[in-house]
Amino acid sequence: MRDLRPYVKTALTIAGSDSGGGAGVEADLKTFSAFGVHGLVAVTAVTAQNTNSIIAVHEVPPEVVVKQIEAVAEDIGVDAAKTGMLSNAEIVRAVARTLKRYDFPLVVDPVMVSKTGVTLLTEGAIGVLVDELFPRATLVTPNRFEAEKLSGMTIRTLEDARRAARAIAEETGAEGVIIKGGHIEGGDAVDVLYYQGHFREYRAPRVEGCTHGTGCSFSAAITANLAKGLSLEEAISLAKEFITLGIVTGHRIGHGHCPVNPIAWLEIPAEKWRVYEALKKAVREFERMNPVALIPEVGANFVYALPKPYARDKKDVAGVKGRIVRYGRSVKAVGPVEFGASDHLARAVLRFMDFHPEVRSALNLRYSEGLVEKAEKVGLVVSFYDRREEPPEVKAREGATIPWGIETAIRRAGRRPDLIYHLGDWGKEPMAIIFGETPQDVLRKLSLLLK
Ligand SMILES: Cc1ncc(COP(=O)(O)OP(=O)(O)O)c(N)n1
Ligand SMILES: Cc1nc(C(=O)O)sc1CCOP(=O)(O)O
Repeated sequence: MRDLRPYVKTALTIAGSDSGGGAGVEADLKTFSAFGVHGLVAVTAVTAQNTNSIIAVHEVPPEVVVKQIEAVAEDIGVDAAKTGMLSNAEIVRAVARTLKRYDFPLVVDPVMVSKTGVTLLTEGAIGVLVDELFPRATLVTPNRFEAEKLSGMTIRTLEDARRAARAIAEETGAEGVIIKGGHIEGGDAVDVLYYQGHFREYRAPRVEGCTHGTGCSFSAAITANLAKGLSLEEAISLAKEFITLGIVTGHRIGHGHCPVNPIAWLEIPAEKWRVYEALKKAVREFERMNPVALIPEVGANFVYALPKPYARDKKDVAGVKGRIVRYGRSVKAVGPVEFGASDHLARAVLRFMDFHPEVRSALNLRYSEGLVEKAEKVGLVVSFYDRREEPPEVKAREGATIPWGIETAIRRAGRRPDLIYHLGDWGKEPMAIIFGETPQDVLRKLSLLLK
């Protein structure tokens, strides 16, 4: 018989399906994958849902929910499980009865109402959840409103959250209770954990972004890390970091509450590696091309940004540390390729991406009339900006000139430019920048200029 268990951990979600892919089992499975855990599913209800509303709910018969749990537990095995939308008292009762037969860690997300205001657990089922499932729970993860309902207390401050977390744990027999701070006022979003008689706080900056499915993804991240054998406190720490990133990088889709992005956790490091490797290769190729006459006095840089929505500031753009310079008769990168190594070109490419997100790479060259003429002759789209036209309020803002210039040049061209130049200013060298989708695309345009 195959024995994969030592190599891959498994996590089970017992929850509803969200056709919009933002919450429920869809969010849970993405989260499990993001942490390298194999996801298992017992669907409790099918919802016709989007970012605006829940249009219809079809509940799965309790015995079919139980069969799903048994099917995976008995063949594949479960290292940790979570519950989400349980919909009605019969499903809660059946799930609680079944889970008592297994001893894996269990995270209970007491989902009651969706962000769009639709009931996801009947009023009558709340008592059953508390009496029959909470005593089996390693952790219960209510938000402020769910915790108010469960404890009968009003929660406004962290002190209120501490009192409520302790009361819920002591009255229900749950081993741990974490009250999420998303809806509790304050500069930071602070989650309050009560576990085995102790309190702990988890703090992260309150960020703007996409929040549909945050409760589901947060509890799934804790579950995945419990499946991997982390302690509860380590699992929550990672889940907090993960969910903050997921909110900031959420995809702005739909017209209502946009969904959190669980895959950012996996995708950002993967994209960073791709960007780093591609740029390193292109910088070596640029050195081999050796265009000594095109290196500006201040040096050249060659940059490549992460894709949107991950490219937000200069630390998301790779460049050459110390730039690329003329060294005798050759062109040499001074330092290695690093994220955050460019300032000017990073700002240029980030602004360019606001208009053309697919254009993620740039290289600056010494400006000359000849270079611009050649670019036009070989069919590149050329545009420019004039630093003397820069509005005083832009000039007064540190770092605003280049983004303003790039925007001005793109608007002037009326289409996607391949090369943007400016003629300099007092103490500022004239410059030409080639833009492309990838560093190879930039080198292709450069080779047209070198022909
Ligand atoms: C099927 C399903 N399960 C859970 C929810 C709740 O999602 P949401 O309303 O975004 O709230 P949090 O997951 O962030 O607590 C749902 N809408 N659908
Ligand atoms: C100094 C400078 N000015 C440029 C301009 O376009 O005006 S490009 C450039 C060189 C690259 O700088 P970095 O290493 O900060 O990206």
